Amino acid sequence: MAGNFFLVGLMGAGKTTVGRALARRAGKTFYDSDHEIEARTGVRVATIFEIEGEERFRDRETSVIGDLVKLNDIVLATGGGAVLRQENRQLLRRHGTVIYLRAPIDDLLARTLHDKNRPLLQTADPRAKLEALFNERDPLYREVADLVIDTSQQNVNQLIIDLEHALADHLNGRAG
Ligand SMILES: Nc1ncnc2c1ncn2[C@@H]1O[C@H](COP(=O)(O)OP(=O)(O)O)[C@@H](O)[C@H]1O
Ligand SMILES: O=C(O)C1=C[C@@H](OP(=O)(O)O)[C@@H](O)[C@H](O)C1
Ligand SMILES: [Mg+2]
Repeated sequence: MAGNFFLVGLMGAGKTTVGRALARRAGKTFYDSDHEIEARTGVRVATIFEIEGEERFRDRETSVIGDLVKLNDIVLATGGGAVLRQENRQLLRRHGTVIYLRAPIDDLLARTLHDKNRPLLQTADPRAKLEALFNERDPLYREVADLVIDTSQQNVNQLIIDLEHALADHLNGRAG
């Protein structure tokens, strides 16, 4: 399948995990915007939030996304907040096929509970935070996405197969 694939969705949706597996099967190069930011700065995402704050992290994220979308034949897992900036949404729409990975809050919570590198969820009530983020961002994920894929009740291997079929249908539809 030709072109770039960009994954969006909330924390715990599986963007990093699914993106890496999809890239391997599709013979594309995998990137993750958070990993790229960590490689460029030499520190973890949580440390950037702590020292510089969220807005400066968002500047770094836009810069990394702007560089990566220019590449060809990549799969890019974005961070959950990448869609907040219109500039990022335009970059993603222009340079590839955007896939929104969607899952119920319960699943997102279970998948992120023990990971300390998601600063936005280090609160007394991570469920309430995820619900608020869902309400704010679901319209933005939908706006930017070519495809919406439900990841609940799905193991990653089955998900990749379903995703490949959905992508092939989408790309064929567009070509025809
Ligand atoms: N479909 C899935 N079913 C069960 N667990 C999943 C699924 N997708 C991802 N995970 C697990 O959830 C956690 C968060 O996944 P990750 O890929 O880091 O999400 P994101 O990058 O969207 O925040 C990881 O431990 C991953 O193994
Ligand atoms: O939703 C967000 O605003 C964020 C999601 C994280 O990425 P994942 O969605 O891969 O966890 C990471 O970019 C940062 O902690 C902020
Ligand atoms: Mg990720």
